[in-house]
Amino acid sequence: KSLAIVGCPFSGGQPRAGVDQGPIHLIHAGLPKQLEELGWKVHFDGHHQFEDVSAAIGPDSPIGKLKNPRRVSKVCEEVAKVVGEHAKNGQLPVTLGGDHSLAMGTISGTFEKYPDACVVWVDAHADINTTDTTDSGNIHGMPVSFLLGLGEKVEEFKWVKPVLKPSRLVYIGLRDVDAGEKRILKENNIKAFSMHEVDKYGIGKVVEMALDHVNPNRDRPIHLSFDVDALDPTVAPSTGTPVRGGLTFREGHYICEAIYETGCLVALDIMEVNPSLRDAESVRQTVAVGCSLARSALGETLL
Ligand SMILES: N[C@](CCCC[B-](O)(O)O)(CCN1CCC(O)CC1)C(=O)O
Ligand SMILES: [Mn+2]
Ligand SMILES: [Mn+2]
Ligand SMILES: [Mn+2]
Repeated sequence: KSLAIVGCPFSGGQPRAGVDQGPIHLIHAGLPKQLEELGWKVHFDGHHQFEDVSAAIGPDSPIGKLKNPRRVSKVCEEVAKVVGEHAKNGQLPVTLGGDHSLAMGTISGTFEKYPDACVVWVDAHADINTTDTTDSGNIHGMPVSFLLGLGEKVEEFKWVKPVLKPSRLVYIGLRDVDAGEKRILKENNIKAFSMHEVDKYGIGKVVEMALDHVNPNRDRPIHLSFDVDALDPTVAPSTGTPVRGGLTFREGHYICEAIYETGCLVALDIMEVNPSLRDAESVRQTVAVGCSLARSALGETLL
């Protein structure tokens, strides 16, 4: 079994400097070796991992409210190619962010090889704002709407195909959803297990219900997109949009372990680690959690 680490040093989907340094911190914490020790053949071609593919873009004035639109689009299109290529080569893409706008690219890439895949989106946020509903214009709050083909088309993003269907998407960990996003979730009948459901049913039942919804026979490829801000800020402090009342360390890891156990995982994103936020100990802790979530999703067990 082989995997490819795709480092994406990108911060254009949101305003806080530093999240582009997420990949290098996860790598320097030893993630590639840790994954090899789990028995994976690790493909990690440093060359295109850390050059900032968006550097070549000229001035990038807003389009409507959207910030850095050309940069985000270009980088995500590149990521889609790289992830799609690795998936086609039989290498499970492990994308390290970088902000969550990158998931526009990773999920597009996954669906090139696995058109019948489903997406488990672990996040405090729904990331489903459209050009109309976004209040911040930060595109890391929007990737899901593009992947579903919702809202007005934006010329710069015409490469994004509506590969994702509402019935193939499920959320775990939501607790900061904008009014417009709540409307979109309802209108599209999108299944979401917020922190309220996690409290009510426990994480074991929530993951079972989430998978029953998108993958009832456990025979569909799963793309797990994990935003570390799904975890409580005491667990993953160094992230751009922390929200109190999040998943415990164990709840986060349980999701990853349970998804690995299905044998259906085909792609993983570990997003929004920002090593320039908070003190050194918080950074170390957040990076360590990012690495351990990845290990759990890729076969590390407690016994
Ligand atoms: N929904 C937000 C946050 C997106 C977070 C993206 B991530 O990838 O980290 O999940 C928040 C919008 N708005 C910010 C100000 C608040 O007062 C109200 C919510 C947005 O900017 O669209
Ligand atoms: Mn490569
Ligand atoms: Mn997110
Ligand atoms: Mn988030």
